[in-house]
Order: sequence, then C-alpha cells, then structure tokens
Amino acid sequence: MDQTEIECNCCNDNCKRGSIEVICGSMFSGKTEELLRRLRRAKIARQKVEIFKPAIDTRYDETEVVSHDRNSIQSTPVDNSGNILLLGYDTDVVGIDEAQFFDEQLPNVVSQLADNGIRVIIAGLDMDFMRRPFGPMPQLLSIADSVTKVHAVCVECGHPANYSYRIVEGSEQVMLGELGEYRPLCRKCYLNLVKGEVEKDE
Ligand SMILES: Nc1ncnc2c1ncn2[C@@H]1O[C@H](COP(=O)(O)OP(=O)(O)O)[C@@H](O)[C@H]1O
Ligand SMILES: Cc1cn([C@H]2C[C@H](O)[C@@H](COP(=O)(O)O)O2)c(=O)[nH]c1=O
Ligand SMILES: [Zn+2]
Repeated sequence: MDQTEIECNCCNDNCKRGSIEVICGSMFSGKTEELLRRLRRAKIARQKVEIFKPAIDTRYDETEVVSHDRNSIQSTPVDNSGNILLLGYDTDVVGIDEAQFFDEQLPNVVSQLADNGIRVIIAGLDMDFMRRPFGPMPQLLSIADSVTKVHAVCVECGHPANYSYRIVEGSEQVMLGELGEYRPLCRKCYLNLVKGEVEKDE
C-alpha cells in the first residue's frame, strides 16, 4: 500500500469509497511526477483512469500531462471543472493536474466524484509567485482526505524550496512558464530577491 493511499479496514479490496488526494508545492517540486506515479500504479492495478488538465496549459503538449523531466501521460484538456464531472463519472480514478488554474467549482466537482466512489488525485501549485493562495487550492486542501506537500531544491542555496519566484516582468497571476520564467527558492533566498527588487525601485 502506498503511504499516501487511505488504508481500508473493512476489506482488503477496492471497496469504492472514494477519496480526495492533493499533491501541492512550488514549481519543480515533483507534483506532476508524483501524480503520474500514482496514476501509473492505478493502471497497473487495472483500474479505469481518466486524467484531466486545464485547456490553457499548453506548455509542453496540447493533450498530455508532461513533467519537467518530460515524463508524460495522455489526458483530456477541459476548459471548466463541470466537464470533469461529465467525463469522469464512469471511472475508478480521476487525475487532475495544474488544479490552480481551474474555476471555483472544482472542490464541489471533486467532492461529488469522491462521494460516488471515485479516487480523485489532484496536483497543483498551492501559492502563486507572490506567495498568495492560488485558485481553488485552499478549498481543495481543506476537503482532502490526504495532502502531500512536496519541495523543490532552492536554485540559490540548495535548501528545500517552497516558493516559485518569477524572474520576468508581469504582475498577472496567470503566466505560463518554466525555468526561463520562474525559479524555485527557499524562504531566505525568496525574501533576499524580493528585498533586492524593492531597493532597485527606490
Ligand atoms: N530546482 C529544482 N528542484 C527540484 N527538481 C528540479 C529542479 N529543477 C528541475 N527539476 C526537475 O523537475 C522535476 C520535477 O518536475 P515536475 O514533477 O514536473 O514538478 P512540478 O509539477 O512540481 O512542477 C524533478 O524530478 C527534477 O528533475
Ligand atoms: C508561480 C506561478 C506559476 N504559474 C504557472 C507557471 C506554470 O505554467 C504553472 C505551474 O506549473 P508546474 O507544473 O507547477 O511547474 O503555473 C502562474 O501562472 N502563476 C504563478 O504565479
Ligand atoms: Zn535558498
């Protein structure tokens, strides 16, 4: 049994109780890798798996969920969370990547799926580049049966990184990007760079 999977005491089988698992952290923390690992294991267990991502996330591929290491899995891009309810109803496991980009109905949608016996596994950024809670993530974290917080490596000092620092201009919350646009940083290095920005402006 996976450490993060909920152990069932009533039987050793899949008793279709449904659950919500959330994987969160900064950019490059391994959220997508962890999502892919759990989904692959479910497929090996011959479970029916459906994977969704927001249609706006076209960074590496239109339809695949792709990690920064270029591991991938086929997914269905959807432009709102209601489509996940329609398309994910008749399955054992639903995977959702980049959950921060979905609308505020996503917590309601995943609750309905889990209440109908589906295991829902969600990966998303908990904070944006200004360390503000991102999209529906706070609500998802509060209704989750299990939460896994993963960390990247701070590119400045090598300590665990909790934040995604934006290195390009732009104050909009949503801006797709990779290492050319964002850097994973620990608290100390994040604050140092923000302080440097303020001093530059003065
Ligand atoms: N600073 C970093 N810290 C950790 N992993 C990094 C870093 N830079 C690049 N990577 C790569 O990113 C991979 C994780 O990618 P991914 O699962 O797509 O992360 P996330 O979905 O959290 O952005 C790691 O396995 C590693 O190879
Ligand atoms: C911090 C931050 C990130 N984004 C974008 C950048 C990427 O396209 C995704 C995160 O992808 P990952 O799989 O977690 O690496 O989100 C954004 O739009 N706004 C932000 O503040
Ligand atoms: Zn650091």
